[in-house]
Amino acid sequence: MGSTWGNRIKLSLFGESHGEGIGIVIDSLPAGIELDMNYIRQQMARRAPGNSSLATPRKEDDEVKILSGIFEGKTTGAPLCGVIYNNNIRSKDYSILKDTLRPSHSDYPAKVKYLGFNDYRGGGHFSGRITAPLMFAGAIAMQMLQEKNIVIGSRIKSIHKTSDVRIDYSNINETLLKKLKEMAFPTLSEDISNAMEDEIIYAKNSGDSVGGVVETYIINVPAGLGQPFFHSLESQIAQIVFSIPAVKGIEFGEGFDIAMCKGSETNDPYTLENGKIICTQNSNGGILGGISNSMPIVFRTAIKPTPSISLQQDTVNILDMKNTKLKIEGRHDPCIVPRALPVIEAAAALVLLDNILEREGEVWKN
Ligand SMILES: Cc1cc2nc3c(=O)[nH]c(=O)nc-3n(C[C@H](O)[C@H](O)[C@H](O)COP(=O)(O)O)c2cc1C
Ligand SMILES: C=C(O[C@@H]1CC(C(=O)O)=C[C@@H](OP(=O)(O)O)[C@H]1O)C(=O)O
Repeated sequence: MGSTWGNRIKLSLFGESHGEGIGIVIDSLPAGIELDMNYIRQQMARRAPGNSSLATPRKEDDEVKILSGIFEGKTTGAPLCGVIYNNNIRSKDYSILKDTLRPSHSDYPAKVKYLGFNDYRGGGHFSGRITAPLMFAGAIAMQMLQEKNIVIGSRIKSIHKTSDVRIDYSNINETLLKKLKEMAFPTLSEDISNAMEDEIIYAKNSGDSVGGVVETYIINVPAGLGQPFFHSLESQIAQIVFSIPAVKGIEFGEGFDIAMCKGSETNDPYTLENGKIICTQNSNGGILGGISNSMPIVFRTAIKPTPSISLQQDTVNILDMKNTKLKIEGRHDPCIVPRALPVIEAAAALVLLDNILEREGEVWKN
């Protein structure tokens, strides 16, 4: 399993959900960065398990122990290694899953690919838990991007069949993004937020799960990040976002709906505003030709319903090679969306940081 990512900075994720711990090695982070641990903890708490009645009851503090790469409070430029110990493991929930395949989880393909040697407990290295160290790296990236005034925020666009109100993609501002970031369940409409939470609670009480869509906005991105052909900004963002477990789709700007429009409706007109070229609408979501055009980057991520549900499901016992029924017990998220939202922001921050470092070189200028 290769869990490395990046071009300028390089990340290497390690660990399993029910092993000793999980963590990350970050290579080529510029020297001299003072990590704001309060900010990083705050960001990681947005994702941490066990923090709400809408989430898995497995409570972990997700405190990162930094083993290397920091001296006298600042990055040294050497690989930065952060470890998060697993403190609340209940592996007995998984004894039935050793040979009985969970529909929609990684169990079957992982068993085939790794010849049954993979750690299946808690999903092992496939677990959503592995997004905790990604969140750590992303929080560092977000802290650095803030110095360049780049702000990332998201809202829950929909949960199951309940959708939030529409927003003008050309008019997203810092105040809105900061407000969304402070909300535990960020939506534009408070009434709709309550209805979405009800959807999750209803699914949970029925032994079921629901999915949804996260909409992410990035503002103050300079024009010129990303490059054709295979390193388009869209493909870079899509690649890392698709690496987050349970992600099933991503679309930029008007996304799939753009295919139903006419060019006259979706060509984003240019105009001059205080000597700066801007678009008066943003159907393309801030990226043209694979390169940022300084308009807000807008993308939506579809998250599937949590695979592990307690309703009875049809499956196969791979040891006996017999059809069987499965009722999963354990501590699962009835909906992954609220916990995946900050991870998507973290992933996008890493892409932007990587591109800025590529353009500006190794020395961090703010
Ligand atoms: C933050 C987060 C939490 C998750 N929580 C659960 C969970 O409690 N139970 C579960 O079955 N899957 C959960 N998942 C999803 C599985 O890890 C994922 O569906 C599985 O690894 C298979 O990968 P795939 O859905 O991308 O194909 C979670 C994912 C994330 C990102
Ligand atoms: C622990 C986390 O989420 C876990 C992600 C997960 C999965 O299958 O992805 C399954 C559950 O694991 P367990 O059965 O060990 O409680 C979640 O609790 C986390 O995100 O930090």
